[in-house]
Amino acid sequence: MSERLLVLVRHGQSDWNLKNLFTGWKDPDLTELGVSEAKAAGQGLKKLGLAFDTAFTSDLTRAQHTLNLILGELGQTGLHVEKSQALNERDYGDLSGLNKDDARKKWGEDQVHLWRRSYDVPPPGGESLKDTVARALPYYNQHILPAVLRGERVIVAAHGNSLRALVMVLDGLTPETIPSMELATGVPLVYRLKADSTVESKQVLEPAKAEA
Ligand SMILES: O=C(O)[C@H](O)COP(=O)(O)O
Repeated sequence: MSERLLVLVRHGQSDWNLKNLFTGWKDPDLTELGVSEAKAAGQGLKKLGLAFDTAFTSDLTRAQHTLNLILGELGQTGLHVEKSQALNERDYGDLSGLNKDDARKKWGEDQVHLWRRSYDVPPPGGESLKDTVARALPYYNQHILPAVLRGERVIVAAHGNSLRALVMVLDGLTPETIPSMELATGVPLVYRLKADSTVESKQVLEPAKAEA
């Protein structure tokens, strides 16, 4: 029986995460901590005895770098990787590059929280989570899910909000319950799906210290 394995992992800490800047489609790389988070994710997956047949990531460096580091830990650097803009972070529009605390001072906690975590309030000039679902979910349905259902073991390295879009659907969250759903950097979510594409099991892989 196929195990229908789907691992979702948010990239490790990026330079702009460290600086507390809205990032969206901007393209900073990982920090040193981000690199060690990604390696620890790979080591955690290896400890579980997992390996992959297919990998997906976004068009952005921090997600691609995270995936490469994970595959390196697994001894799978030659794996074919599908890259798509559909898995990019939510576009933060005019907020991109602004400091999140400065934004709270300027527009207030509540407004900034709505932009960051509501389902359908887009930041100025950017995408709401609903908009992100509208481009990430078709990609999931057309490319990622068919691979999982064919029996390929699949890993997806992407972003806080593009993965929240997928987790919303997998976990059956609603516009009311999605705002409290947070994804930590470099923490893999290990799903096993049923043949009807619903979730059989979900394991959040606790962070472990990377070995040198
Ligand atoms: O794009 C960003 O700034 C982050 O990757 C996600 O930001 P958020 O947690 O503020 O949505």
